[in-house]
Amino acid sequence: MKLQSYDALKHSKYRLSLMLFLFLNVAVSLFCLLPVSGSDPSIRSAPVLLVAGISVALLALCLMTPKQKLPLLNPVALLLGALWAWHINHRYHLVFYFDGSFLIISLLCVFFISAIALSDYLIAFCLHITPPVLTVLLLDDGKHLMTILFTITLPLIGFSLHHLMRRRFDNFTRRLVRQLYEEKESFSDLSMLDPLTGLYNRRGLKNRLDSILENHAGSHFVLLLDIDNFKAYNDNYGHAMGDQALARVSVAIRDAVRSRDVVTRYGGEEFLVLMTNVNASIAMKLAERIRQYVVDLNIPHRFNTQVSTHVTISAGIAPIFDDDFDQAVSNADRALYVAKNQGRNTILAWEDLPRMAPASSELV
Ligand SMILES: Nc1nc2c(ncn2[C@@H]2O[C@H](COP(=O)(O)OP(=O)(O)OP(=O)(O)O)[C@@H](O)[C@H]2O)c(=O)[nH]1
Repeated sequence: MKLQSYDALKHSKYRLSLMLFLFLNVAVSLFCLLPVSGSDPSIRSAPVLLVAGISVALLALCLMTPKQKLPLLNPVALLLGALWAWHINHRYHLVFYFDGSFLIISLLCVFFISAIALSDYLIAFCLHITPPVLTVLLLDDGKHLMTILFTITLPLIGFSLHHLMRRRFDNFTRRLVRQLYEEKESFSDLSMLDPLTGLYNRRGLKNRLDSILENHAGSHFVLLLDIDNFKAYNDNYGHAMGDQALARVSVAIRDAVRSRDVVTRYGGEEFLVLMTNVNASIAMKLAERIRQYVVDLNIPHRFNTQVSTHVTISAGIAPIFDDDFDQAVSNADRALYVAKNQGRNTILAWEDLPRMAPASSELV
């Protein structure tokens, strides 16, 4: 799950809470509008009609325009709370009640709505219940103070604790989602890099290649490089020294090319450089610079017979035609094959090959 989808989830929860809150206000207000046996219909109070009307209108708005910005829960809660307070005050003065039961029942109705719909939104919860609570306390004039306080305090404490726990849980989930997402990103990055050299591996190259061929019209070149007589180096100096030589050659290649060129460890001791937006002569100059940088490393290699006393590389270079990368690699491989045959420590361009160059790409 991404952070955005977690936020979308929270938004949809907010939307559902708002709609449930409006629905409960409609239901309770309709209940209050029901004619009680023997009561005068004129006591149907205007605020209840307003609660029903506003709630139905907002509910319809939410249902009909799901993509629109939602009305804010807090102002809506305060408005409807104030209307409920008005209703309680209005009705209290119209009907004579012997005890405080009307006030308590009215409070419970308001708490019922808030408790069910606003349990995760403490501020909206408080804004909704505050006007009715203050009205009831004023109307009661202290006669049932303890009962009213008990009715108010218990749910308030409960909801405050629930809200605190919920917030902690939400923050924890958010942190967890972010952490998982970051780890996924870094694993994905790591899976594209070769651990020994830090260069791109084939997967990383494929990833870069797709975006390069998509976004950069222009001429691109493939340069395929191979360390000369590396088997002899390994056999005589040991595999660990071989690894060190590979890492140093990688750095030399990286240093020799431009930052926009993609350097890849293509195989064991084989490297591929994807040169972007470059012409043939600059591509050749960059390849020559790589060859020279590797020679300048001065890594002793007494078994690089007939070539040098140091580690050297050979390379083949070929342009990419019609975005056909595989064909360019195959052409560069043929040029590399010929370069090896011509004595190694050499760079050859595919275009300079005799047209009848051997098709086999097996290195000598
Ligand atoms: N140390 C080390 N050696 C490797 C690694 N990957 C491949 N090699 C070695 O690279 C050598 C490649 O040898 P060959 O393919 O015979 O080619 P070569 O000896 O370089 O000869 P030419 O390419 O013809 O110049 C093998 O001995 C592999 O074991 C690696 O990660 N570390």
